[in-house]
Amino acid sequence: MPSANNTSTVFAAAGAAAAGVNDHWPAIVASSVFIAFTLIAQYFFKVDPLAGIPVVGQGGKGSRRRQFVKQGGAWKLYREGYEKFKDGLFRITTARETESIIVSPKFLGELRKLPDDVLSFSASVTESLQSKYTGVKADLPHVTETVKSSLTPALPRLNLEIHREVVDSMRLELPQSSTWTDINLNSKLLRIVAMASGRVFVGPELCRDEGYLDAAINYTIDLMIAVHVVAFMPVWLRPILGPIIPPVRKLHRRVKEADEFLRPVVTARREAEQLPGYKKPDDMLQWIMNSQEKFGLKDDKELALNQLGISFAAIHTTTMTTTNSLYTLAAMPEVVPMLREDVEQALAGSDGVFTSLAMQNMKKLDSFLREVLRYYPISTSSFQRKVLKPFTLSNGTTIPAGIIIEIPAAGVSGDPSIFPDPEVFDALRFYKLRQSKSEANSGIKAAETVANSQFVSVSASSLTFGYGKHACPGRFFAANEIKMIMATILLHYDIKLPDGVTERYPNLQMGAQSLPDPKKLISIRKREDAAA
Ligand code: HEM
Repeated sequence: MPSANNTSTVFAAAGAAAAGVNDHWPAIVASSVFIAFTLIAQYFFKVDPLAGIPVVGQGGKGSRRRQFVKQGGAWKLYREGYEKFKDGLFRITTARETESIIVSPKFLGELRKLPDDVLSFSASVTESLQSKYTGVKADLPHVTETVKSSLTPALPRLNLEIHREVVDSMRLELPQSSTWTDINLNSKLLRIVAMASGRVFVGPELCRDEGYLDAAINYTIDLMIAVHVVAFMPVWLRPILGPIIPPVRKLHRRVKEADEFLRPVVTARREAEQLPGYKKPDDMLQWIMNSQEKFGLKDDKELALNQLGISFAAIHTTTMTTTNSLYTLAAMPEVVPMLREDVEQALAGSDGVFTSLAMQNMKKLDSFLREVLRYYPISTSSFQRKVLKPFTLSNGTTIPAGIIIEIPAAGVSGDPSIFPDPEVFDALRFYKLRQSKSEANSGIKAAETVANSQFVSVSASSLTFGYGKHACPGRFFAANEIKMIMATILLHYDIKLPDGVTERYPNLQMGAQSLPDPKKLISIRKREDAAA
């Protein structure tokens, strides 16, 4: 409450101010008019920093956004942009608030050198996941570091365990009868991939636990639902409703549940550490526990968040790629004998054991899988980064802060000047490239061609796994897991399209993504001459 003294001071000050205004009102009016005019002029005459970059799509922003979100619309826009401006830049209005500039891959060399405070991977993911409202932390640098420094180097010693889990989970999930049975392949693969990945992510105690499997498979789906619901809200309503809508609250429950199933395992491991001769498990959960202090993860709840983060990055991406591959294989029975022989030959050199070398030697299978990535790109764009500070490209174009840049990955995959006859699915395209180039060239050039033509390749023409320092660190693990599943199918099962289906199932295009139709059936039977 103001005192009487204070009150009179306030009145005195107000009186003085009023007298001042009376004295100076012409000047005040003049400067107000000037400020208003400047603001209006700035609005109408301001130089749009993106003005020089052509726009793809018809009409204003709202209409272009509608073209983007309608079925197949985004793919059409990116294709049109690539055909017209493939060596330069073009603009697209996506479902996000921020405008996207699509940049030719020829600039990748210079883009990759820009630091994270100029071109940010995590700011782009944060925006895509609506993290402000969903509360999902997009930036989990210790997951990336652990995949790079612990998981990938561990693959040669873990392959045996992973393969065992692949075979066991396939026995559990797939029909074991020698008569043809129709199955929903995608849902089976989700569980197989979650179990085999779980063997490495959370260890043998949990990898077949239904609570873990539910989280590993469905957290991603719940997150995508929450992101979509938020994206459809008016921007002003998001801060008010975003954090409390049921799909977002479900995500919080998921974290709590993951914490509940992980904690007993974490506690048991900590207690066991006190016992003499205890050998720590060799899995992601343990590697992160070992580095908890270094990473500053004080609360064990962070372990749950990390597990959900890695499931998000790994399970659906690997499953979609395997489903794409098996839908293709089922529609191309003519390539089966050749791939089967490739797998048998590679395994003959390792007494049937799935060593890293044996999987590297499955070169025709690798080529088939690489062609699946090219022919069925899971996203029309790659290398999405948010621009935090303006920078200038070598062609003189300045890219302003606050927008997203992307590389047109699907345009590249379908470009006849890069891949001759791109409309043909050629299972041996990359195998032939590796063979012919390594015969024609020698030394560094041959090594480069071999490195650019593999499933795990990352280059200006291989963009499935991104590019630069944030390129997917999990691709080596994914490659091994997918090869193990494909090889096991080739050796121990027959697959085909169900009776009456004559063509490979078309993929579904949703926004910038393309996914194998998860509802489709595939016929499968156990091979009589093979014992898994
Ligand atoms: C076929 C399966 C997969 C595909 C297609 C895929 C694709 C991608 C892509 C496109 C990116 C962004 C790269 C960029 O923008 O430059 C990425 C990042 C990432 N991926 Fe994968 N991924 C797959 C499997 C996996 C697996 C199995 C793991 C874990 C074991 C994993 C862990 C990660 C992580 C941690 C990042 C973030 C990298 C960073 O923070 O720098 N991914 N992935």
